[in-house]
Amino acid sequence: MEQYLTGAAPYSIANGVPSKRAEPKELSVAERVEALWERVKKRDPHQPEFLQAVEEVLTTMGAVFEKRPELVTVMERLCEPERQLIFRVPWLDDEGNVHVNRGYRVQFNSALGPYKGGLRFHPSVTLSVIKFLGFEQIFKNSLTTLPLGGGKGGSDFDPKGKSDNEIMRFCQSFMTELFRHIGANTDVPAGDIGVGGREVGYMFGQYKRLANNFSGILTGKGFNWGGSNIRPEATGYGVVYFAREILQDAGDSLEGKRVAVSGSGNVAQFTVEKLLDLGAVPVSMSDSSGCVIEEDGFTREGLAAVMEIKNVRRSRIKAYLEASSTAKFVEGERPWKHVTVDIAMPAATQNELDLEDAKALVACGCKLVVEAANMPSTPEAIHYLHENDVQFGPAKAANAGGVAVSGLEMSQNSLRLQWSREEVDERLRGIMKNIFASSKAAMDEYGTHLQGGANIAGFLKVADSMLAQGAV
Ligand SMILES: NC(=O)C1=CN([C@@H]2O[C@H](COP(=O)(O)OP(=O)(O)OC[C@H]3O[C@@H](n4cnc5c(N)ncnc54)[C@H](OP(=O)(O)O)[C@@H]3O)[C@@H](O)[C@H]2O)C=CC1
Ligand SMILES: O=C(O)CCC(=O)C(=O)O
Repeated sequence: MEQYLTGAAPYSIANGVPSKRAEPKELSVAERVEALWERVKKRDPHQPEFLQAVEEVLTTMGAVFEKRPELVTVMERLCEPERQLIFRVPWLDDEGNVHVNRGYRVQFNSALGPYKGGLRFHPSVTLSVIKFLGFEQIFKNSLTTLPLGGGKGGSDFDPKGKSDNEIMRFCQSFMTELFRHIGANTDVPAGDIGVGGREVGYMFGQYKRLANNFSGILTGKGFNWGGSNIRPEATGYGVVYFAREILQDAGDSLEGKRVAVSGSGNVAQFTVEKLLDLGAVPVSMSDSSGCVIEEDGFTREGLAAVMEIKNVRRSRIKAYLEASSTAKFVEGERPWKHVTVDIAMPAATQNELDLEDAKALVACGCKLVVEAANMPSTPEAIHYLHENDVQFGPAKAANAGGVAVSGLEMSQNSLRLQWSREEVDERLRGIMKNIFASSKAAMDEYGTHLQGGANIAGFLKVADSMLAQGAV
């Protein structure tokens, strides 16, 4: 065990004089994990989102560390990104004024493949947010079974209210720095909040111009220039496929289930679309200004109206009231306290479902929460849901369909081929089924819940690969 003891080196320097230390006592596995956690906190005390993500994983790993204590030090390595890039992004607005934003790319872990993960453009972006997303991406990408490392990036740039030309100039400036750090076999970014097909296009164009190289350095590309069928739909579709696996395993189905969805961006839109395909009744959508409730469920026409408002007009969700005589808008609120549902699917952002929301969902009879966004539920909410026998589908597993189809886009780019919608969709369904199966197998083996099972299944593959590759 001595090689796994953590703590200070065998010699300390007091007043410049080396002195032999007392033999360190052998620590239990639990004490070593606690010490690891203390060091992670001490290293980055001002990164609350990142620490929340690490703590969530650590609290589910006890049985793994007891069985394989050598993995504690691997976990400590895994908590430290391989590389963190922070850079200046200057850009010109339409009036000729210069603005400066901060750009990030955290290349977290490359044990399984090139760094892979989206770019987020939102004013709330900090290094802590990018690190939490990058950390979660490692486990998620591992669960897909595709050869993908974990990374994430973005900027505190706010796309709201900006013209197309301003967005283009910002994206070009962002890529002017990022291009030297990415590559089809190095790091392959994609979209996330505030980054969709338009932004990926502007960044891809700038990369190509700078590098004189047409290759798969981004995913989420347009179909005509190397994109994959189903990538825009993949995260939302995958969430619903994952929910279906959970329900089928319990002898149930989505048919007729009332579902609360939050958000109205890419993930929310295609979550609602697939819910409609499978006979469920999506009753809410939202944005940062409030939520819309459709008591009898959104229709396909209603969803088309939301897509037009958010993707074409780039307006606020309240505008949906113009398209529906039955909808109710609740200003400044998330949907959870305003619905009676069987299932909740948070699809907007982190920590959007807290303890009070969880209580409201339990009180209304909700039996399943499937996380479509990244880390949307607070730890207190998750605990309460578990305590009250609500099934819980964790984000790392449930929303992995997006990055999975990104992985398939990379495969198609390598092959210089494009698969049909049906072929990609079938592979996506297979991957989601497999993620549920491997998470459930780990859950059963280690006596935990699905959240723990997903963390464990994702971690073991990365950890064994890191061990095999040495202390790098
Ligand atoms: N795109 C993808 O493939 C994947 C995305 N995810 C995760 O899914 C979630 C949604 O991403 P995506 O749909 O792509 O992003 P979009 O930018 O397309 O949509 C984001 C939605 O969330 C809302 N939102 C964002 N921030 C907040 C906030 N602070 N409070 C309330 N609402 C907010 C937005 O409202 P508003 O318009 O008012 O800003 C918008 O409705 C994120 O957590 C993302 O990390 C996970 C896996 C893959
Ligand atoms: O498709 C990708 O590479 C990234 C998707 C993503 O950002 C995520 O899974 O959170």
